[in-house]
Amino acid sequence: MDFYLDTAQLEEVRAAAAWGVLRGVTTNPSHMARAGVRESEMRGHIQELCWIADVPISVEVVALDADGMVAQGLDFATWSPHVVVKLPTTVEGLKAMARLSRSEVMASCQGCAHVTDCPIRARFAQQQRLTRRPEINATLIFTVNQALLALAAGASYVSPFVGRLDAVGEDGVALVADLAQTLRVQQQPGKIIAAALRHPVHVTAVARAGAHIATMAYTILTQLIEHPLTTAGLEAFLQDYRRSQEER
Ligand SMILES: O=C[C@H](O)COP(=O)(O)O
Repeated sequence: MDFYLDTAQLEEVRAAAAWGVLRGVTTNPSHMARAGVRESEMRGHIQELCWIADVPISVEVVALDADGMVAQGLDFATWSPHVVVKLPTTVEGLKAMARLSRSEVMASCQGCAHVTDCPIRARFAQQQRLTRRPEINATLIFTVNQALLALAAGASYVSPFVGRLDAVGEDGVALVADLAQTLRVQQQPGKIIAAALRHPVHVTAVARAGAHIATMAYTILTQLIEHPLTTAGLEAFLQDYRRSQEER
């Protein structure tokens, strides 16, 4: 399972990228608002995230109608080859997914401060993939049927919101398991991004359930690596080592 960060905070992405385990970032309008990013600053902010992490970055539209979503998605997709367009799983969202997934865009990286000497852009050019079909992350998924429709419309990723289902008395991990099993039976390509995770137990549970990706807050990622016995064990090893050096 791949680990993604669910944030728009540059420092959190920088810290997680340094661990060597970060495979993607998911943002949404709430994350952008919390990071203090205005609409006019979005492109620069997303390009900075791409530069820091060199991984796929989901960027969510705010339009509610298909025409508006397509226009925003086409714009986002030109910001970097790493941009994945995030669309809500509604009727208008499905229409936009179908249109966007069949369109072609130039990933020009226009306006990026790092456009010269950028490894992402160089790699992309080397692969002679100067035009591409935008990848789509279908968000706000709460049922298997919503996910199947999004995949049929052309989404590459589907994002079930685990913690939000738990919060209303349903079982978010069971949805992930059901969805993973359904995709296996149907031999349906598409990746499950388990989202809205609330704690480390969710992360283990969605991995067992078959999620391809878990996206989480930076605080949850840090919780995954910490254990008091690891800290105490390391301290004991170092004490023994120092003592053995003093005895010589
Ligand atoms: O946009 C996707 C997020 O994973 C939603 O998470 P949230 O419920 O913590 O806002």
